Amino acid sequence: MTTAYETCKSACSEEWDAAVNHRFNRELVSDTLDDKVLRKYLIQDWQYTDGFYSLLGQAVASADRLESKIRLGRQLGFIANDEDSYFRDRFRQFKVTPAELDRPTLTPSSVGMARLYADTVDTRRYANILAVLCVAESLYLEWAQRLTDQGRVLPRKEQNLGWVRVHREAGFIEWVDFLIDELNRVGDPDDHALSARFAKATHWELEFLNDAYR
Ligand SMILES: Cc1ncc(C[n+]2csc(CCO)c2C)c(N)n1
Repeated sequence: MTTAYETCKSACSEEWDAAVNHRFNRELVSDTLDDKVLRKYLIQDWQYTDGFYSLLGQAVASADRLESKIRLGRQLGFIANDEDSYFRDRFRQFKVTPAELDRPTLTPSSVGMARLYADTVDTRRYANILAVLCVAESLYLEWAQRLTDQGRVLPRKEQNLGWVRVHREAGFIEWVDFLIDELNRVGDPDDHALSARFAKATHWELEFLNDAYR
Protein backbone atom coordinates (compact mmCIF):
# COMPACT_ATOMS: atom_id res chain seq x y z
CA MET A 1 0.00 0.00 0.00
CA THR A 2 1.21 3.53 -0.76
CA THR A 3 1.81 5.47 2.43
CA ALA A 4 0.68 9.02 3.21
CA TYR A 5 4.30 10.18 3.21
CA GLU A 6 4.98 8.68 -0.25
CA THR A 7 1.76 10.13 -1.67
CA CYS A 8 2.54 13.58 -0.28
CA LYS A 9 6.11 13.54 -1.52
CA SER A 10 5.36 12.35 -5.04
CA ALA A 11 2.66 15.05 -5.38
CA CYS A 12 5.34 17.77 -5.05
CA SER A 13 8.46 15.92 -6.22
CA GLU A 14 9.69 18.71 -8.50
CA GLU A 15 9.90 21.37 -5.80
CA TRP A 16 11.10 18.77 -3.28
CA ASP A 17 14.07 17.79 -5.48
CA ALA A 18 14.80 21.44 -6.29
CA ALA A 19 15.03 22.19 -2.56
CA VAL A 20 17.17 19.14 -1.72
CA ASN A 21 19.64 19.91 -4.53
CA HIS A 22 19.50 23.66 -4.07
CA ARG A 23 22.58 25.76 -4.73
CA PHE A 24 22.60 26.85 -1.06
CA ASN A 25 22.97 23.25 0.12
CA ARG A 26 25.53 22.36 -2.56
CA GLU A 27 27.65 25.42 -1.81
CA LEU A 28 27.43 24.79 1.93
CA VAL A 29 28.68 21.22 1.55
CA SER A 30 31.53 22.26 -0.79
CA ASP A 31 32.56 25.19 1.48
CA THR A 32 31.92 27.66 -1.36
CA LEU A 33 28.92 29.32 0.28
CA ASP A 34 29.35 33.05 0.80
CA ASP A 35 29.20 33.69 4.57
CA LYS A 36 26.98 36.68 3.83
CA VAL A 37 24.40 34.31 2.35
CA LEU A 38 24.64 31.97 5.36
CA ARG A 39 24.40 34.93 7.72
CA LYS A 40 21.24 36.19 6.02
CA TYR A 41 19.79 32.68 5.95
CA LEU A 42 20.40 32.10 9.67
CA ILE A 43 18.85 35.41 10.73
CA GLN A 44 15.68 34.45 8.86
CA ASP A 45 15.91 30.86 10.12
CA TRP A 46 15.98 32.12 13.69
CA GLN A 47 12.60 33.79 13.08
CA TYR A 48 11.39 30.56 11.50
CA THR A 49 12.50 28.62 14.57
CA ASP A 50 9.98 30.61 16.61
CA GLY A 51 7.06 29.14 14.65
CA PHE A 52 8.68 25.72 14.66
CA TYR A 53 8.66 25.62 18.47
CA SER A 54 4.95 26.48 18.47
CA LEU A 55 4.24 23.75 15.94
CA LEU A 56 6.15 21.17 17.96
CA GLY A 57 4.38 22.29 21.13
CA GLN A 58 1.03 21.83 19.38
CA ALA A 59 2.15 18.39 18.21
CA VAL A 60 2.64 17.44 21.88
CA ALA A 61 -0.86 18.76 22.65
CA SER A 62 -2.57 17.10 19.66
CA ALA A 63 -0.81 13.71 19.55
CA ASP A 64 -3.18 10.80 20.07
CA ARG A 65 -1.05 8.74 22.43
CA LEU A 66 1.34 9.22 25.31
CA GLU A 67 4.38 7.51 23.77
CA SER A 68 4.22 9.96 20.86
CA LYS A 69 3.92 12.94 23.20
CA ILE A 70 7.02 11.76 25.08
CA ARG A 71 9.10 11.48 21.89
CA LEU A 72 7.91 14.90 20.67
CA GLY A 73 8.61 16.46 24.06
CA ARG A 74 12.10 14.98 24.11
CA GLN A 75 12.79 16.65 20.75
CA LEU A 76 11.69 20.02 22.07
CA GLY A 77 14.24 19.75 24.86
CA PHE A 78 16.91 18.56 22.46
CA ILE A 79 16.62 21.42 19.95
CA ALA A 80 16.54 23.96 22.76
CA ASN A 81 20.05 22.74 23.67
CA ASP A 82 21.94 21.54 20.59
CA GLU A 83 20.38 23.64 17.85
CA ASP A 84 20.45 26.70 19.99
CA SER A 85 24.23 26.52 20.42
CA TYR A 86 24.81 26.30 16.63
CA PHE A 87 22.80 29.49 16.13
CA ARG A 88 24.43 31.33 19.07
CA ASP A 89 27.94 30.41 17.83
CA ARG A 90 27.14 31.67 14.33
CA PHE A 91 25.58 34.90 15.55
CA ARG A 92 28.77 35.55 17.51
CA GLN A 93 31.02 34.57 14.57
CA PHE A 94 29.09 36.74 12.08
CA LYS A 95 28.68 39.60 14.57
CA VAL A 96 24.90 39.64 14.33
CA THR A 97 23.56 42.36 16.61
CA PRO A 98 20.53 41.87 18.89
CA ALA A 99 18.74 44.50 16.79
CA GLU A 100 19.25 42.43 13.64
CA LEU A 101 17.89 39.34 15.37
CA ASP A 102 14.96 41.03 16.98
CA ARG A 103 12.32 41.53 14.30
CA PRO A 104 14.33 41.78 11.08
CA THR A 105 12.43 42.50 7.87
CA LEU A 106 10.97 39.13 7.00
CA THR A 107 11.51 37.76 3.51
CA PRO A 108 8.36 36.69 1.58
CA SER A 109 9.08 33.02 2.28
CA SER A 110 9.52 33.68 6.01
CA VAL A 111 6.09 35.33 6.03
CA GLY A 112 4.58 32.49 3.98
CA MET A 113 6.10 29.83 6.20
CA ALA A 114 5.02 31.60 9.40
CA ARG A 115 1.42 31.82 8.10
CA LEU A 116 1.40 28.16 7.15
CA TYR A 117 2.73 27.17 10.60
CA ALA A 118 0.19 29.37 12.42
CA ASP A 119 -2.64 27.99 10.29
CA THR A 120 -1.45 24.42 10.93
CA VAL A 121 -1.30 25.02 14.69
CA ASP A 122 -4.86 26.40 14.52
CA THR A 123 -6.22 23.19 12.94
CA ARG A 124 -5.12 21.32 16.12
CA ARG A 125 -4.93 18.22 13.91
CA TYR A 126 -2.02 15.89 14.58
CA ALA A 127 -1.82 14.64 10.95
CA ASN A 128 -1.61 18.22 9.61
CA ILE A 129 1.13 19.08 12.08
CA LEU A 130 3.06 15.94 11.16
CA ALA A 131 2.87 16.74 7.43
CA VAL A 132 4.52 20.12 8.02
CA LEU A 133 7.07 18.74 10.50
CA CYS A 134 7.96 15.94 8.06
CA VAL A 135 8.79 18.44 5.33
CA ALA A 136 10.91 20.63 7.61
CA GLU A 137 12.91 17.71 8.91
CA SER A 138 13.07 15.00 6.24
CA LEU A 139 13.91 17.45 3.45
CA TYR A 140 16.89 18.58 5.54
CA LEU A 141 17.98 15.03 6.33
CA GLU A 142 17.76 14.20 2.63
CA TRP A 143 20.12 16.97 1.44
CA ALA A 144 22.51 16.37 4.32
CA GLN A 145 22.73 12.68 3.39
CA ARG A 146 22.62 12.90 -0.38
CA LEU A 147 24.91 15.88 -0.98
CA THR A 148 27.58 14.57 1.41
CA ASP A 149 27.39 11.08 -0.14
CA GLN A 150 26.16 9.72 3.19
CA GLY A 151 28.81 11.64 5.13
CA ARG A 152 31.77 10.71 2.92
CA VAL A 153 32.27 14.27 1.57
CA LEU A 154 32.07 16.84 4.33
CA PRO A 155 32.77 20.58 4.49
CA ARG A 156 35.69 21.79 6.62
CA LYS A 157 34.55 25.23 7.74
CA GLU A 158 32.94 24.99 11.18
CA GLN A 159 29.90 27.08 10.16
CA ASN A 160 29.15 24.64 7.31
CA LEU A 161 30.16 21.40 9.01
CA GLY A 162 28.09 22.30 12.07
CA TRP A 163 24.97 22.73 9.94
CA VAL A 164 25.54 19.37 8.22
CA ARG A 165 26.13 17.69 11.60
CA VAL A 166 22.85 18.96 13.00
CA HIS A 167 21.04 17.38 10.07
CA ARG A 168 22.65 13.98 9.77
CA GLU A 169 23.53 12.79 13.24
CA ALA A 170 22.05 9.52 14.50
CA GLY A 171 19.48 11.21 16.74
CA PHE A 172 18.20 13.30 13.85
CA ILE A 173 17.82 10.26 11.59
CA GLU A 174 15.83 8.48 14.29
CA TRP A 175 13.67 11.62 14.76
CA VAL A 176 12.86 11.83 11.05
CA ASP A 177 12.00 8.10 10.98
CA PHE A 178 9.65 8.68 13.88
CA LEU A 179 7.90 11.60 12.12
CA ILE A 180 7.43 9.63 8.90
CA ASP A 181 6.11 6.58 10.81
CA GLU A 182 3.69 8.82 12.70
CA LEU A 183 2.45 10.50 9.51
CA ASN A 184 1.89 7.08 7.95
CA ARG A 185 0.12 5.84 11.09
CA VAL A 186 -2.38 8.70 11.43
CA GLY A 187 -2.44 10.24 7.92
CA ASP A 188 -4.84 9.14 5.18
CA PRO A 189 -3.03 8.73 1.80
CA ASP A 190 -6.23 9.89 0.07
CA ASP A 191 -6.49 13.10 2.09
CA HIS A 192 -5.88 15.74 -0.59
CA ALA A 193 -5.87 18.60 1.89
CA LEU A 194 -3.04 16.83 3.71
CA SER A 195 -0.87 16.47 0.59
CA ALA A 196 -1.68 20.09 -0.36
CA ARG A 197 -0.39 21.22 3.04
CA PHE A 198 2.74 19.10 2.60
CA ALA A 199 3.27 20.64 -0.88
CA LYS A 200 2.83 24.16 0.47
CA ALA A 201 5.46 23.54 3.14
CA THR A 202 7.81 22.21 0.42
CA HIS A 203 7.15 25.29 -1.70
CA TRP A 204 8.11 27.62 1.14
CA GLU A 205 11.22 25.55 1.92
CA LEU A 206 12.38 26.06 -1.68
CA GLU A 207 11.58 29.76 -1.56
CA PHE A 208 13.35 30.06 1.79
CA LEU A 209 16.56 28.87 0.13
CA ASN A 210 16.02 31.18 -2.87
CA ASP A 211 15.43 34.18 -0.61
CA ALA A 212 18.87 33.81 0.99
CA TYR A 213 20.32 35.01 -2.36
CA ARG A 214 17.88 37.87 -2.96
C1 LIG B 1 13.55 26.81 6.75
C2 LIG B 1 14.02 25.63 7.51
N1 LIG B 1 13.44 24.45 7.28
C3 LIG B 1 13.86 23.35 7.95
C4 LIG B 1 14.87 23.44 8.87
C5 LIG B 1 15.35 22.21 9.62
N2 LIG B 1 14.92 22.34 10.95
C6 LIG B 1 13.66 22.68 11.19
S1 LIG B 1 13.37 22.88 12.80
C7 LIG B 1 14.88 22.52 13.24
C8 LIG B 1 15.23 22.53 14.67
C9 LIG B 1 15.02 23.91 15.24
O1 LIG B 1 15.83 24.84 14.65
C10 LIG B 1 15.64 22.25 12.11
C11 LIG B 1 17.05 21.88 12.16
C12 LIG B 1 15.42 24.69 9.11
N3 LIG B 1 16.36 24.88 10.03
N4 LIG B 1 14.99 25.77 8.41
